[in-house]
Amino acid sequence: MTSVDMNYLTIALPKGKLFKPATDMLAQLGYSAEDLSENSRKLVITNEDAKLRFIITKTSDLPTYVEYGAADIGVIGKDVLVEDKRDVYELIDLGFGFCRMVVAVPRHLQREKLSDYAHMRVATKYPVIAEQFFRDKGVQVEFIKLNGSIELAPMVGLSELIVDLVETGRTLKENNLVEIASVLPTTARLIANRVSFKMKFERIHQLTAGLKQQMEGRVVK
Ligand SMILES: Nc1ncnc2c1ncn2[C@@H]1O[C@H](COP(=O)(O)OP(=O)(O)OP(=O)(O)O)[C@@H](O)[C@H]1O
Ligand SMILES: O=P(O)(O)OC[C@H]1O[C@H](OP(=O)(O)OP(=O)(O)O)[C@H](O)[C@@H]1O
Repeated sequence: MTSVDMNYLTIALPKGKLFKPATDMLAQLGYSAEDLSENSRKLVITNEDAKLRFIITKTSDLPTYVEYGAADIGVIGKDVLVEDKRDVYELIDLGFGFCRMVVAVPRHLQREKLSDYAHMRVATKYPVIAEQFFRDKGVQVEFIKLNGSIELAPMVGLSELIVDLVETGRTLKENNLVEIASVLPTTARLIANRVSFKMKFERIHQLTAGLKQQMEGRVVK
């Protein structure tokens, strides 16, 4: 376990879709730093005056940094938290990054009920969540782990089904896929390292209180 540095509050932010809304929300409360932008290639950004440090991680790795205490807190999608099952505290739902995890299939393969898909292949970036879903439904399928562009798999015969995130529905539509079941709704969450949460309670509490008030429409500086 990495030791907790009491001098700084270290915030982990994921590259990608959650970066901008997360930094915007934090900046409104004064949690920002020079060079903290989507265009920067810096991975550790420090604000000495505010005793703040930001670290920029790959999305799927973020809970690992928080679990080991390399970051005190972090912003990450619920989907990643459920998939990765890291030992961290989930503090608040930040109310952005909303999308849904669904099961989808090419229109021409659509069947009446989920059990009609037994023994077919499911491509997904989320094998843990997908397995749990099909196990709960009592439908035996085979899983193929992919890392992106999941919608491609059924179009080229790699799998019949996919489990993936949907936001606007545009990717499903443009690839002739239809949603057949809903797996999990997801939004961005604030998470904390268990030791940091106790040792830096005041700082973390101040931030979470500010974020909650911001979400209620009352910005506190
Ligand atoms: N349209 C969307 N598609 C996927 N994820 C979304 C979408 N909208 C919001 N999210 C949320 O944003 C998170 C990050 O998504 P993003 O696509 O940036 O990362 P990623 O593709 O998992 O990362 P990487 O590109 O490093 O593999 C997701 O885990 C999810 O919680
Ligand atoms: O419903 P929509 O608004 O079309 O968004 C959903 C798409 O966005 C995500 O992909 P992303 O852009 O993150 O690329 P990836 O598949 O390579 O992860 C997700 O995996 C879907 O493919």
